[in-house]
Amino acid sequence: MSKKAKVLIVDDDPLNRLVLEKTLKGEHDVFLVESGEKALTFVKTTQVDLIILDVVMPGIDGYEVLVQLKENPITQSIPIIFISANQSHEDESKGLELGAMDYIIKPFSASIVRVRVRNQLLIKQKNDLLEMLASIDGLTEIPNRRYLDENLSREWRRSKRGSTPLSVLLMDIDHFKRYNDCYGHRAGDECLKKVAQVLVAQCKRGGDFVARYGGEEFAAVLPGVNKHEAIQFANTLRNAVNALKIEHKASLNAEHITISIGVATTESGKVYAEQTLLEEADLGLYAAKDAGRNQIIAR
Ligand SMILES: Nc1nc2c(ncn2[C@@H]2O[C@H](COP(=O)(O)OP(=O)(O)OP(=O)(O)O)[C@@H](O)[C@H]2O)c(=O)[nH]1
Repeated sequence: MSKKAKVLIVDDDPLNRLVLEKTLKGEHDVFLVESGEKALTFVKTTQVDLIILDVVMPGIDGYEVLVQLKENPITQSIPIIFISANQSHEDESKGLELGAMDYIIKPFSASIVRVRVRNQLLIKQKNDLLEMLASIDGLTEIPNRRYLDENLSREWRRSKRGSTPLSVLLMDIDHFKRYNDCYGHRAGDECLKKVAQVLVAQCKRGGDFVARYGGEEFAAVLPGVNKHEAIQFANTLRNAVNALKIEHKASLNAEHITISIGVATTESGKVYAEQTLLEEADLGLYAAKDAGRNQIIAR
């Protein structure tokens, strides 16, 4: 059975709140707040799927709430339906131009509100699915480079704001060209899938993730992890790949598939720009290759 959607109703009029709640609560989980300020606080702690937002309220009005929600990457994709007694076309078009998905005029019909909410939730579900598919690598079914870039950027900003460490690992399968040449491209694909899955399986801490960086390269992003801990985790990943014991008789450094890892950490004392962090991990990776492969080198 699918989970109920969470709908937040923001209206300063208690009667409107009550009627909207009654209209929607059979189908959705409904939350009520009476001001724009409370709505902005609410969405910081609760993930909602849709907001019904009154336009005219004391304190910050609905338009301003919408602008603030759109500025925040965490809340910008929540669909917003304005609900207002303002009937002018100017008000309606202002709301829609600011990014609201729909505009309902008071007094409203309960059945129309129900259908409009349902429609917006369906669109949101489809958008979320598309977003997810666009972030997954087709071969290995783990996050792709696009996902990596977006999330690394967000984590880097978070780390800078909070002065917390952030580590990045770049990993590359050793002598993979020789593997393809020896076992064929299809076996190479299977090998990539197995390595990807075992790397992802090691990420047990919320916030950590592994993505396919391209070709036979993978990256791990570890928020809040210092250099020492990042090296330990890199060792866990290297050991996990070794433990797969995927035969690689053409390898020049082992009898099975191995990976080399470059580690870079931005932390107090050694703060890297976003792009430099990846470049440093890449330098570590090349040093690990030079040092004989199946190694970890931290910058
Ligand atoms: N099967 C398969 N091979 C891929 C894929 N993407 C990249 N490769 C192969 O990965 C190989 C990477 O080779 P190189 O960059 O020369 O490096 P390497 O052989 O791994 O050697 P070192 O990195 O120096 O240890 C190339 O032969 C690519 O064709 C893929 O999706 N599937």
